[in-house]
Amino acid sequence: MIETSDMQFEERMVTPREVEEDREAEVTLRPQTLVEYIGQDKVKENLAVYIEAAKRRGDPLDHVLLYGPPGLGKTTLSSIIAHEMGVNLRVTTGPAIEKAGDLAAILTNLQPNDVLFIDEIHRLNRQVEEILYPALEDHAIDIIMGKGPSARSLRVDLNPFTLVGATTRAGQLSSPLRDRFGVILRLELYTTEQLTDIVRRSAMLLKIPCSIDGAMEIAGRARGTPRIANRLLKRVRDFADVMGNGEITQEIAHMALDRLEIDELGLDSNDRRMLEMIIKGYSGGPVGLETLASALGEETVTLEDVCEPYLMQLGFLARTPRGRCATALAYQHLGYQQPDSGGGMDGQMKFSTEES
Ligand SMILES: Nc1ncnc2c1ncn2[C@@H]1O[C@H](COP(=O)(O)OP(=O)(O)OP(=O)(O)O)[C@@H](O)[C@H]1O
Ligand SMILES: [Mg+2]
Repeated sequence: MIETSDMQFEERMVTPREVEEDREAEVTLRPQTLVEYIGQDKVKENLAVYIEAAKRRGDPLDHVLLYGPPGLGKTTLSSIIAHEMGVNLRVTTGPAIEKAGDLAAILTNLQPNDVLFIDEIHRLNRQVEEILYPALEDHAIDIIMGKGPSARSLRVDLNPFTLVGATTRAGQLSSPLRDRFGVILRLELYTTEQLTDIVRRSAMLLKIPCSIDGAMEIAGRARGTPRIANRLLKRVRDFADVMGNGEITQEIAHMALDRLEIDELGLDSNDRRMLEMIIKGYSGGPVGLETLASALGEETVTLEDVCEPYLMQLGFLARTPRGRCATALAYQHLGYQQPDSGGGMDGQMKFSTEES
């Protein structure tokens, strides 16, 4: 039995962030072509055109910025881009590139039209980011040789390449960097139907017998996120093996997910704790993000990246200029009576995107 109630956000079953266990199946499950990539239709259609055009001209694809909540397929999409372009993929992350020289070494080793993927690109440091500007615009970098008055700058030409940057929030990128991306694509949370297809595809690849309603049951609780869907599939398989005949049916999936304390909407105890804090601690809000995070003993980024996108998609949480509010739907789902005046906001506020 897996205990989830006392876990911190990072260890929870439904974290959209990558955990060690996800990595093993990653190689098998990652789609390699745009056709295999399920959902995100607008993104796919546009990318297909840009890739085809670049290939016909023999040019690298324009620099691409992918943004959206974790676990939606940004890393996957970058490898698909490289695959479809027929070039190499070089993968790194913003925090891993510490010095300007580290990035220079990566850039000078790229072959013509290669794809360089920088995950968490909003976390690049200043000096490193500055090396990137001329690289993106002129395919060249300026290396400073020597120190003090005798220092001189040496321009080194690079092979043309495509930068694919990924970030959870495009707003955190400096504007000079953001302006250098020709293609900016936003990934959206997936629908239950799309996630059902993803679960069925993964089950097939992992050779797990899984009925359509079994897949739907898992998809409905996966918070719009393929990474979570794949993880739940593996956990539910354990229950199917031990308590059933190995096949994932709707009944087995339902029972297993209940045991994992993930409710019919995909909320776990941490989501409920956050909503309850707003409802009971702050009469439904508005409450500032910082205040809420410290009341819950969590980091603000965790609440913003991990909890809020899904709670907002469900229409349970509204962001207003004065802070977060629980909606009438949230009161209903958690079984609380909403106060008549003053308390939470109603469901129609759910599309507000203003920051607190
Ligand atoms: N459109 C899709 N179709 C099928 N499987 C998908 C799709 N998108 C993602 N996946 C699966 O979901 C998992 C997570 O995807 P990926 O690692 O690309 O997410 P990510 O957006 O890069 O996340 P992070 O922001 O945490 O880096 C992968 O195992 C991949 O196989
Ligand atoms: Mg990733």
